[in-house]
Amino acid sequence: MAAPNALEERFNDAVRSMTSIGYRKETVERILKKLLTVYGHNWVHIEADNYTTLVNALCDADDKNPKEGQKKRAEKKNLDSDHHNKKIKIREHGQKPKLIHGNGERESTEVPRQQKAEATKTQLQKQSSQIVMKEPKVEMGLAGTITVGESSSYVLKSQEYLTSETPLAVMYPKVLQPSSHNGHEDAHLICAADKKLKGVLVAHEGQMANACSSQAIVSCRDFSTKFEVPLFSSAQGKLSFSFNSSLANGSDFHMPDVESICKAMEARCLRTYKILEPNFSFMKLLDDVCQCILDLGSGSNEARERSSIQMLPVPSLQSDQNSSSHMPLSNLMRLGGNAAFSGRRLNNSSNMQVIQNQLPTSVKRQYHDVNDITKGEESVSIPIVSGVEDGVLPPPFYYIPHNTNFQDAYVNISFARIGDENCCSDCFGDCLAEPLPCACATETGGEFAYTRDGLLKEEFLDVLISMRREPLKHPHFYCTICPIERMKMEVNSVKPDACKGHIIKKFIKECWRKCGCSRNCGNRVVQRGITRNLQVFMTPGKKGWGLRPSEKLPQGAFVCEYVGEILTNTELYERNNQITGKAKHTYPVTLDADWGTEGVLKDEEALCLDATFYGNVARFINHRCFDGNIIDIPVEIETPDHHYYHVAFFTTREVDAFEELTWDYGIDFDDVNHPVKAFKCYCGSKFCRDKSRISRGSKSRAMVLQ
Ligand SMILES: C[S@@+](CC[C@H](N)C(=O)[O-])C[C@H]1O[C@@H](n2cnc3c(N)ncnc32)[C@H](O)[C@@H]1O
Repeated sequence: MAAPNALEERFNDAVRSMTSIGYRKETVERILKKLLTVYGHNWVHIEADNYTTLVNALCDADDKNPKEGQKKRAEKKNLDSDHHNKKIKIREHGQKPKLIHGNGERESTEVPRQQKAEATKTQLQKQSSQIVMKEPKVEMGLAGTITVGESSSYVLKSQEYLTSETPLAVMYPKVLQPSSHNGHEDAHLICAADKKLKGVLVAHEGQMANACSSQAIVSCRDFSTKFEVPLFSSAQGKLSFSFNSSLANGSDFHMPDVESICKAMEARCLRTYKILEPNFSFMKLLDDVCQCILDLGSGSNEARERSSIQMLPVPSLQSDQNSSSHMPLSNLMRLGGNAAFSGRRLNNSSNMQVIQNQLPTSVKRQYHDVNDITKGEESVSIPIVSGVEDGVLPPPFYYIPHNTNFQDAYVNISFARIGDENCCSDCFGDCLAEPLPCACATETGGEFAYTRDGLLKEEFLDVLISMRREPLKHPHFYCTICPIERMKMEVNSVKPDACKGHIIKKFIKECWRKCGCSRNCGNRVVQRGITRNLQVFMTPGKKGWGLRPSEKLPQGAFVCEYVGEILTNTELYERNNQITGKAKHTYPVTLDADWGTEGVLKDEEALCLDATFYGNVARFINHRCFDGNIIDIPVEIETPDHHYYHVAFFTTREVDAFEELTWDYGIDFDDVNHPVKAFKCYCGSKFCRDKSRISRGSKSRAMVLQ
């Protein structure tokens, strides 16, 4: 127990602290005594955090007794009349940030309790503060000083607060003065972090945008504190975020540096979107934002970069998805319509050179590089041939070499989900070279699916081909509630049919990062990406663009993966409803190979791939009923969870160079509500299932399937 005089000292200290910020001695003493009784004379609690408990109790007393509050303010006004409006100036070690009291009123009834408490706390933390009484009306003197009206309490001279160590200060300004802004190119993103908040005071510092580590902090009477965070500065312009948040009020809050923000954002993006390009950078994203703002804002195509690349212009993604798959080059030129498109033909006349620096970024992205449609994303270049000389190009899309989650799909890629039975952590080198198959061969019946030459084993291939061509000979499962039928009902309000059955497919399982083997292990084929020479070409018939190899391919050769956005079935149905009516070609593939192993699938587990907007070369592969020369095979790589898997194409037989690659989409030409939309089939197969085609004069070719 402390000595009585020590307790008295503590009592007096507390009273002095409160009176120094304007509370009346008697009120403080009365409230303090009450608190001591309530807390059993626990001084630690009362003194904690600069008397926060006491300040709160004082504020409570004001709230409960507004009359007393008014009286007190009136008394205070009289008391202050000699000094005629005061400012409280708090200095920290000489030349440091100032808090300036408005007109001598300690607090306004409009100021929320929490804010008052925080303000008081902030003041009390400045132990060596100096209190100076000054004029009631603070004006915008120096650039960056916030103007505060008569009812304001404190002013933060924000120019002096531009260090990362600066504690948060709170003000209650009345008059908002947009500050002078010396960077007219600056782009400001207003990001309302706390939607409840509004009426923000703008405090913009001229120098702020130049210094990425600095920030201005102000707050206003609606509980909020506004942060101006200069994030990015380049020749394109400067970018700063500003946001308001009541959550950040308080001395515990400090503004993190920009590097930390970027790192945290990158981690958050990875968590949210699951799969990110390895070189994703938040800074680069901001740079793109600047560029977009410039492009959109200026509407001009002024030169910004000096390099040149070979590209052909294509119409906008939006317009072209809705129209034809190809368009004469002359039209494309007209769409461009100005100097930006005034390219010239190259010597080989199949290319056109445009100067990249003449194009706004938004337009540049929609171009195809005719020499390599992958734009360097694959380890081989895949040119666009034939059709180009006639001035036609495939519709625009973004080339991606790996699947990417669109939004709601549940794709959980984590090492924790890969158990010992799903990887071979004890292996080393090439698993195919080992005398005994490892755990990764279990999925394929204890034998690896690949040969030492990197081809699919014939026996394995035969089973899969048979599943496709003679489905009735293989087991099916029938969903109690089929996700496809459920969607028909929910999105299209169509009466659901009974599940039509899904064949139970065989998976290939490849070794992956939790395995001990090397990157060159023979059980890693699909994950190494495209290695064969391929071309995108205009088919001679009515199918549009197609894909073909420019080299002979042996049977069982991996060609490419079907890459697109990972969508839930609902998302696909909704997307189809928006675009299908207008789109000539569609690009979805259902990931239903394992729908039978669980009961009723949740929407986020019933997935598909859509390559309409983002995809790879597989989006060009056309359908052929029954006897396509490639086949789609499900491949497990990063997750044993078969809701999500890779769709890989392997040759069903030897394929000649320049022979079109085709696979059987498994399409039901009678099911008009299926997410994979039927079309008039021009596959040319004698086994074509499209009855409309048969009625178009090919009835003699009997359907052999189903
Ligand atoms: C995945 S895309 C294939 C690439 C498409 N040909 C293109 O030009 O972009 C599928 C679309 O191509 C067309 N298609 C594919 N195979 C076809 C066939 N056998 N007969 C007619 N059209 C076909 C259909 O319009 C279908 O919706």
